Amino acid sequence: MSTVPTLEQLHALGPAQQPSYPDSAAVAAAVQRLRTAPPLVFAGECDELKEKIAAVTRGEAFMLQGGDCAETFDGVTADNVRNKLRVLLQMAVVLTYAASVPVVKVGRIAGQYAKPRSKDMETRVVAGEEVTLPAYRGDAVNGYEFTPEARIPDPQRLVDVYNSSAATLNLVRAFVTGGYADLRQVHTWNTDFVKSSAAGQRYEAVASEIDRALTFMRAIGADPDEFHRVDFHSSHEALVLEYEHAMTRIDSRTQQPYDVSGHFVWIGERTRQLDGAHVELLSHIKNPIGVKLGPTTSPDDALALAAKLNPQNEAGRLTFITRFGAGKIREGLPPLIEKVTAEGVQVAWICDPMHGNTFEASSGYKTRRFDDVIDEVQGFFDVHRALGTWPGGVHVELTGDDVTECVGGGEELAEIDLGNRYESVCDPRLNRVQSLELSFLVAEMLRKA
Ligand SMILES: O=C[C@H](O)[C@H](O)COP(=O)(O)O
Ligand SMILES: C=C(OP(=O)(O)O)C(=O)O
Ligand SMILES: [Mn+2]
Repeated sequence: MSTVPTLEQLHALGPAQQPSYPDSAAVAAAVQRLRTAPPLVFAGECDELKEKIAAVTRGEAFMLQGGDCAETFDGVTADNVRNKLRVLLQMAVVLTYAASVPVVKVGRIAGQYAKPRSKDMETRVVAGEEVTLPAYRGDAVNGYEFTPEARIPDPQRLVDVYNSSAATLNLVRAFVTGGYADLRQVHTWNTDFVKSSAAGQRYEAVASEIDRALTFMRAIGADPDEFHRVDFHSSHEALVLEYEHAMTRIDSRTQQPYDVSGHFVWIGERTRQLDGAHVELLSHIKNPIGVKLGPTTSPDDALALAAKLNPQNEAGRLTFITRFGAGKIREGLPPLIEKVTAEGVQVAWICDPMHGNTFEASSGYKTRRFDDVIDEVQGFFDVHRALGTWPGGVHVELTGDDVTECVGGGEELAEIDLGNRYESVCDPRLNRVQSLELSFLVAEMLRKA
């Protein structure tokens, strides 16, 4: 059995990006509460996802991972969760149908509440005065409101993360098994403002073709279970050690540790130090895991991470989520893939075309250009095609609503529009139309791959 280090041992490694809690007794109480809370996901479900990601690793499936940059407690409403699920289902249908490839569906959902930040402090001008406060680190840590009280890290929030994740996952499970994700609903997912967009109309055509195919299948007596429900999985960045450690449990079937806070957890670009606490903790759990790899990653870094995180070289265990930026991927990615492939390392390669393409608009909003996002995905496909390897998936920040956070796309959102409906508390997300557009463009790339 793999022995999970204690929280104290992890903290001794000097983990990056952790909250500085003022009250250690309150931290201990929250951790104790979490340790006795029921699992959010089952180890067996994590194993099933690992099998699916193994198919991605072998080039037989494509992974679609998406959701908010940062979920919020206020965002745990039926409408919000349904809208995110709906756009992911629409995207998955487009990808599956247009490219005839199985799509592994993973939400950045039901646990994505903690944020690493590039600066510890945030300065704003309030009533003509510059005010500096601790940065917002996600609802898991402190409040978004720009007041000294709200920005104090509160460990009770970790229990709130658990409860919010449980409520979200409960609804997601009901939606995906209870009829909402039935393929006969393909038309009903295409509602309101999206339906009238160019991407929505294109989607409508795909949906009609699927309808005809389903009618045909039923006519010949085929109506398999797969038409009526989908497999959908939760994921988040494993960032706050107190939370992830408290949610790590020994599976009664296998006597192995699993982090039961989500099916898939990943290590962020800022916490992937080889001898760091996050790599250490995740090296002990048996879930399928990911690591974000930015442009400073050397091929040897990638190999060392794979050796530590997947010593058995098991397909499906490890996903590298690259986030180079549109301008860097074509040069930066090939050396990584070449070395990892030459060493026979089993890994699924996924493209995060968001985090290397963030910039600040003149209005001060963080944003991304839709064209940069597409260009990075195109670069990812081009590199894999040139090397004969499989572009395994995309990892995107998106929402099911009509927000104005990323510029460009078919609706030609301009920087001046950003203030109309900018709702993200961290990074800019693709809105529903932009997400659907992305899925059509990726489906085309996938068809060619
Ligand atoms: O998703 C996360 C952000 O990219 C990360 O929190 C950094 O954002 P920041 O540069 O605004 O801190
Ligand atoms: C912080 C994130 O990404 P990265 O670690 O790649 O910067 C994120 O996925 O929201
Ligand atoms: Mn983000």
